[in-house]
Amino acid sequence: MINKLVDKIKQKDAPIVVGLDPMLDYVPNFIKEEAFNQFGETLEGAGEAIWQYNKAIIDATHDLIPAVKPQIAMYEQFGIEGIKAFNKTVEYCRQKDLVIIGDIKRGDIGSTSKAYAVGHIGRVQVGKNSFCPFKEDFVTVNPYLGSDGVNPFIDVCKEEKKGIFVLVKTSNPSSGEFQDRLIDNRPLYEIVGEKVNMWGSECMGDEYSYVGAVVGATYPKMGETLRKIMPKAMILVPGYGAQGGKAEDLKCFFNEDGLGAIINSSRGIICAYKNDKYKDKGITEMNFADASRMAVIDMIEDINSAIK
Ligand SMILES: O=c1ccn([C@@H]2O[C@H](COP(=O)(O)O)[C@@H](O)[C@H]2O)c(=O)[nH]1
Repeated sequence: MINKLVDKIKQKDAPIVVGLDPMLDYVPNFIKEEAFNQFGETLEGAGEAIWQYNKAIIDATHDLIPAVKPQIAMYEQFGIEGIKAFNKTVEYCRQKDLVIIGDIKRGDIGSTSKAYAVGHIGRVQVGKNSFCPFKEDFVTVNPYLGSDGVNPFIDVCKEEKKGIFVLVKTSNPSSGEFQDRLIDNRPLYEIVGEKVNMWGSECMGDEYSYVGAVVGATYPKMGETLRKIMPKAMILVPGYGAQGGKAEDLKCFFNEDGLGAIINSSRGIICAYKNDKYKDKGITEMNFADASRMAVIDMIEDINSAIK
């Protein structure tokens, strides 16, 4: 799957991923009204609204992008109905041949991690039958329970040729509280980066490893160091746009070959219709998905002009 991701980034000349993080507040009123007319103001209605919202955004952007990153929390908040919307979204993105990065941030003790791994990127056995319940291509993994928590994901990656992105240095303001703590004079995120490099060396694709890393766009200096520590890891970079990360700070996340990083934007794309820049170009709630397409085109141009 890492080979497919690298190929698609090259083909589309777009080292970006669209984050499908559908809060109900972001969904245009006309979509909510339709869903609520059908199912009432219920969890089912919310699930239908976020699914229709996602579908329109995917239809408007899929030809431009290599990958999507649905954030499972936005779906889980609506319980089973939200999870159904998550599954429909994943299935639809598969039909569009997009690479799917499930932002699930899981990680637990061994047997529990194994259950997460088989459910999301592997197969679960039921009697004589095996099923792929969630069908993502990659998932995000929290490594702070140690190798016991990560290894089950790596085992499934090897079996299924899927991938993971391990949280190394996250984009949020308080990420330094623990991740920057010095251990033997080195920040913890560097030690985790070394581990990612080691785990990744056991499962290489053609150019990059099946084990990637998450490093926030909001910490470019740390990104530069981590790029060197993990030369073969694809870095998933959240924090561009809504969190303040700028294209001009992103070059250091890439390798000399112009590859090695994929930049995420969620609100910047899915809420583009609320942005005055696009309202001035004739965007209203009714054609919100056209604004997402415009925002994707602008993001690709912004990033490529900064890194090339
Ligand atoms: O360090 C991290 C890890 C994950 N995220 C996730 O990425 C998106 C960012 O959304 P924006 O709207 O583009 O800010 C969201 O799903 C986060 O949970 C992150 O931001 N930082």
